[in-house]
Amino acid sequence: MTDSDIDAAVEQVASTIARSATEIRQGLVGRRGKADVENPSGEVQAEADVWADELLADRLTAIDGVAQYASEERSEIIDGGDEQVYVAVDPLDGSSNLKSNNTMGTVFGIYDEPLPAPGTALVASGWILYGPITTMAYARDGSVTKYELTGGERTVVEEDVTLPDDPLVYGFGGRVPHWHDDFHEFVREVESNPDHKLRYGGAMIGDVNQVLTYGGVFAYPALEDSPRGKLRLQFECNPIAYLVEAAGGRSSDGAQSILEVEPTDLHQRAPLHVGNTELIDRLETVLAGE
Ligand SMILES: O=P(O)(O)OC[C@H]1O[C@](O)(COP(=O)(O)O)[C@@H](O)[C@@H]1O
Ligand SMILES: [Mg+2]
Ligand SMILES: [Mg+2]
Repeated sequence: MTDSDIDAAVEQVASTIARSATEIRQGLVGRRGKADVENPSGEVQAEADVWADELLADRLTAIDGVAQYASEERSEIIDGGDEQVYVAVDPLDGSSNLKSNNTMGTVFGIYDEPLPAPGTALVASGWILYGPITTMAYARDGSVTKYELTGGERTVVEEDVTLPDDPLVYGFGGRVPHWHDDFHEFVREVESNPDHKLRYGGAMIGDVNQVLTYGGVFAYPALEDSPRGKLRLQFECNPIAYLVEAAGGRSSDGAQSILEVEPTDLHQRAPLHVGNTELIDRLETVLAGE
C-alpha cells in the first residue's frame, strides 16, 4: 500500500459521498417515518436512516481500497476486501429533525487503521450539511475546504478555513437538569459574555457548522444519567474533532483531545466539546475543578 494508493482511495470516498449527497437529500421525501427498528445505540431508526446507510454502504464498499465500512445504523462492520482505508459514517445526523423539516447532515471519517480506531488514525473527515443549500466541509492534510454541492458537482467556496478569532455562538445538547454542576458553571460563563449568542438546532452538524462559520463552542456533554453523553466516537465525535482541529480549534472529551480517546467499542459514546481553543481550554479548567 503506497501513499498514492491511500490518496486515491480517500479522494474516491470523499467524492462518492459528495456525489451521493444530492440523491440523499432528494430521497428524504417520502422517508420521514419511523422504520420500527432500533440501531445499535438503541434509538428507533427513521426510514431515511436505513435507506441512506444502505446507499452509502453499497457505494463506498464498491470503491477500490475501502477495507471496511461501518455506520451508526448497523451493528457489524462490512468488509470491503481491500486494505487502504476504513470508513465510518453517520449517514443522517439529526434525523429526528426529519419530522419538523429542519437541518440535518451526513458525517464521515476516513481512518488508516481497522475500526474501531482512535481519532489519531484519521486521514480525512468531513460533513455534508442539508441546509437551504447543500454544502460540504472537508478536512485533509491539516486543512479544511468548504464546498457547495449541486447535482453531484463540488464547487470550492473557501479554502484553508479557520475558526474566526472572536467566538460568537454556542449550543449545548442534553437535558439541562442532567448537566453536571461544573458544566453548568462553564455554560454560565459562556452565556455571561455579551458577544455570545445561543444557536441550537438539534442536529450536531448544523450546530457545529455554525461554530465553524462564526466561532464559538458546541458540546454534547457528559450527563448525570449518561456519563459518556450521546454522540458516538467513531461516527460523530472523531470526524468532527479532526475537522475542527484542522480549522485551528480544539476538541475535548472534558479532559483531553477527542482524538486521544481510546476506542474500545465500535458504537461507544463520548462527551464532545469543540470550538475555539480558548473556550475549550477554559472548559477543561472548569471541569477539572480549578
Ligand atoms: O435530541 P437531543 O437529545 O438534544 O440530541 C441531539 C443530538 O443527537 C443527534 O441528533 C444524534 O445524531 P443522530 O441523529 O445521528 O442519531 C445529534 O445530531 C444532536 O446533536
Ligand atoms: Mg448523529
Ligand atoms: Mg445518524
